[in-house]
Amino acid sequence: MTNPVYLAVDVPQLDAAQALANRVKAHVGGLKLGLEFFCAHGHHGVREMAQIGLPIFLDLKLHDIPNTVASAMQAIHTLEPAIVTVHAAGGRAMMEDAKAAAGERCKVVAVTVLTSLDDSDLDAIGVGGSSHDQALRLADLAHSAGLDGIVCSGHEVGAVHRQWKDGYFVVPGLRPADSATADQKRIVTPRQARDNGAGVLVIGRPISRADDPVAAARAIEATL
Ligand SMILES: O=C(O)c1cc(=O)[nH]c(=O)n1[C@@H]1O[C@H](COP(=O)(O)O)[C@@H](O)[C@H]1O
Repeated sequence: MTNPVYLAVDVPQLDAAQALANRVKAHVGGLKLGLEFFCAHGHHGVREMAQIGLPIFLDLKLHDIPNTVASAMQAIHTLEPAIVTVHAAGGRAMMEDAKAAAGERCKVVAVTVLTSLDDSDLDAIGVGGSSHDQALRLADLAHSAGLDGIVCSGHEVGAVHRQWKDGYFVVPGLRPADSATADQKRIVTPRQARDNGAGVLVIGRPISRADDPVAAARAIEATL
C-alpha cells in the first residue's frame, strides 16, 4: 500500500524544511508545500524540495476570477506538482478553467470548508446551514466542474465518498489521539479519515512539532 500521508511542510526556512522532509521521508508518501513556503521560496524552493524524491502537493488554494486562476495554473506547469488546490467557493467556471490549465498528470482538488471552521464560523460569513451540508454542496460542484477531487474534513469524507465513488479525497485536520488541536476545529484521527475514504492524509504539526518527528511519523504510519 502506498503511504497516504503527505507531510505539511509549514516551515519558513528552506534548510529547515529540507532537513525535516529528509528525516521523515521514509515514513510519509509525499510533501505538501503551502502558501507560507511558496511565498518565501517560490519555484526555486519547490524544485529543491522535489529533489528529495517524493511527490509534491502544491497547496496554493487558488481563489480568483477564472482567467487569473488559469494563468496561475499555467505558471506552475513546469514544477510538475502531483496535486494542486483551488477553493471550490471560486465557483464552477473557475474550477473548470483551473482543471483545463493544469498539467495532464496534475490532480486538481477543491477545498470545500476549511477544517479550521465550524458551523458558527460559517454563520458569521453568511453561510447558513451546517459545515457538513456546505462541504457536500461544494463537493458536488467540484465534481460537476470536472475536478479530480476535494479537500474536506474527516467528518464529511464518508458522505462525499458515497456520492462520488471515484473521487480523490484529501483530508487535513488530522490529530492522533494525544495531539494538540491548535487552530483546527473539525478533526479526526488519521485512521478514522482513512477508514472513511480519504485517499490523502495531510499531517503537519503532529509530526513537525513533535519532539521526535521520525517517531511521530512512524507511530502514525503504524495506525494505518
Ligand atoms: O488544503 C489544505 O491542505 C488544508 C485545508 C483545510 O481545510 N485545512 C487544513 O489544515 N489544510 C492544510 O493542512 C495542513 C494542516 O496542518 P496541521 O494542522 O499542522 O496538521 C496545513 O498546511 C493547512 O494549510
